[in-house]
Formats: sequence, structure tokens, C-alpha cells
Amino acid sequence: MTNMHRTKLIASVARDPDFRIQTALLWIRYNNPSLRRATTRPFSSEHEPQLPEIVLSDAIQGRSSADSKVDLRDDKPDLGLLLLHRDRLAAAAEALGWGTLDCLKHDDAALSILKQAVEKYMADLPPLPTSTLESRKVRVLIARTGKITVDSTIISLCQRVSRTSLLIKPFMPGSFDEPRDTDNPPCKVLLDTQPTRPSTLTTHKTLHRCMYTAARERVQLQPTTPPTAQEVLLYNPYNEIIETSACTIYFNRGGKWVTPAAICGPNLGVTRRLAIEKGLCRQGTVEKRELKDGETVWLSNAVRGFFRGVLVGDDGREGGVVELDTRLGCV
Ligand SMILES: C=C(O[C@@H]1C=C(C(=O)O)C=C[C@H]1N)C(=O)O
Repeated sequence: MTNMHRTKLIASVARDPDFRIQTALLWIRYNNPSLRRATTRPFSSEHEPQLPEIVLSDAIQGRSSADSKVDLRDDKPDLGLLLLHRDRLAAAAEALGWGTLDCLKHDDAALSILKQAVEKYMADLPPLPTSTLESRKVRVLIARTGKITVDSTIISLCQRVSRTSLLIKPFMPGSFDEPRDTDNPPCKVLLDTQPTRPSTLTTHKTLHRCMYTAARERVQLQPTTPPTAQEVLLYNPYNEIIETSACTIYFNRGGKWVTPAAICGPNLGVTRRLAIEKGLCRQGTVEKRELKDGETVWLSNAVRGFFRGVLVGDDGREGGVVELDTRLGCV
């Protein structure tokens, strides 16, 4: 397929009335009145939870263990990571030539509309039963027309919330060289068996995700397998590593941490930007031939935060059948 064909195909995917640009964030809520004052982590005192239901979002408030050192936008601390989500959506709209969404780029009103959309969606959810804590992946989807849709899925639910369950680990490490977290096994990362071609639709997060579904199917990952458990590692036709199906990846090269450079095709996600801006890693090229079985890597996305992974060979695969996403053609 020529570049011209590919450009036309991307344009036709983006014209589909169901097509959306998107971002995803984490929202944690819990309901346990007796624990109201029991914890300082991860919730900070300026955001005293409201009873009976306590609703807070790491993503919106942008807390992390590294935040005490660097504040990305001192002028708007309350909006935290949502600013980065807004920038990501603006970049996707610009790359697709959606001039109608130019307001996303700098307009503070657009930012508060996004915030209100997420907050309204969360406020309309049925209240949590007492003593429960849930983490949700919240998606913000935007159509070319500017219509915003919010939806969510529960990614974990704890039915007996206690002091200990509220001590959620920090979203982001201060350094990738921090001591290993012995509570959680590393994610098993399997190399894909075919290359994926970088395009606007890998650089930006959209509803066009069939390249990730196809890669997961090639290494026999179940659609429901969380990225913290198993992942597939994508590479481009030049045999350069891109990312995993749902995460940015970081490799240790000569004692320094490297994430695939934008030119290799990774999704320009919020956590990737944070890791680069906070100096946890630099951008570079990692070739497929450099990978070592058993090598420790880091992974991140805005819903799961940052966590360790390990590269594994063929014997680390799950069995099972995977359904292909056939709604949109794969570019
Ligand atoms: C675009 C998607 O995939 C992943 C998203 C991130 C991210 O948000 O940080 C990183 C890697 C991408 N493969 C998606 O829709 O899941």
C-alpha cells in the first residue's frame, strides 16, 4: 500500500460517524464514613472527601510520588493530569485536521467542560454500597463535531474497604531504579510476531484499535487480560520497538531508561509525557534484536499508572480464543 493510499484510508476511518478521539483516566471512589479521616494517602487534605460517598480521582488531581519534586503546571494545580489529557486530545484533533476542535488547544473553557463532563458522569453513577472501594477506567471520547461522551468500566472492586486497602501505591515512581515491589508480580511482556505500521492512529488514541487487538490475538492474549498481567510488545517494519497494546514501555539501556521515540510510532500518552518531562527516561530507539529474555522493563498508562514488566519468550503465553474487532477496517 502506498503512503497516499494509507493517508486516504486514515481519512476515511476518521470520517466514520462512530469514530472518536479519546483519552482514559483513573477514578477511584470509596464509601466508608468511618475511614473519612483515616488516611492521608493517596488523598490530600485540600480535597477533603464528601460524605456519604467519597469521590476522588488521581488522574484529575494529578498526585504522584514525584509531584512533590516537580509540578508540571503550577498555575493550575487543581486540574493536574487533566491538562495533559486535554493536550493529548488537542494533538489528536490537530493531527486529524479537525479544525473544529482548535479550542481544545489553549482554551481554559474547553478544559473545564472536559472536567465537568467527567464529574457529571461520575456523579450520575449509582452510589457505592457502604464499605466498598472501586477503581474505574473512565474514557472521554470526542467526535469531530465536538460532542463529548464519557463512559467507564470497573477495573477493581474491594468489598471491605479498610485502612490498608486505601494505601494505594503511588501512581508514579520517583525513579525506575526504585526497589522492586514484592507484592505484585511483573507483567509478562511477549514480543509480537508481526510488525505494526506506525500512523496517526498509533500516535494518537482513538477508537481505531484493531492493530492492538490483532497483536494481542497473535500472541494469544485474552481480551480481558489486564495490562498489568500480560502484554504484547509491538514493533514497526524497521524492527524498532513501538509500545505494548495498552502501555508505553521503558527499557534500561546502559543504566539509563529509554522509551521509544515518537518517530518509532508510539502513542503519545499522558504517562509517557510525564515520564519524559519528569526526567525518568529519555526518548530513543530500541531494536527488536536487542531484547533479552528475562529483561526487566517498566510500563505505564494513565489508568494503571507505572508498573514493572519482564520480557518472556513463547512459553509465557496464555491459551484461548480472541474475538477480532471488526467494526472498523485496520489501517
Ligand atoms: C491507543 C491505545 O493504546 C495505548 C495507549 C497508551 C497510553 O494511553 O498511554 C499507550 C500505548 C498504546 N498502545 C489504546 O487505545 O489503548
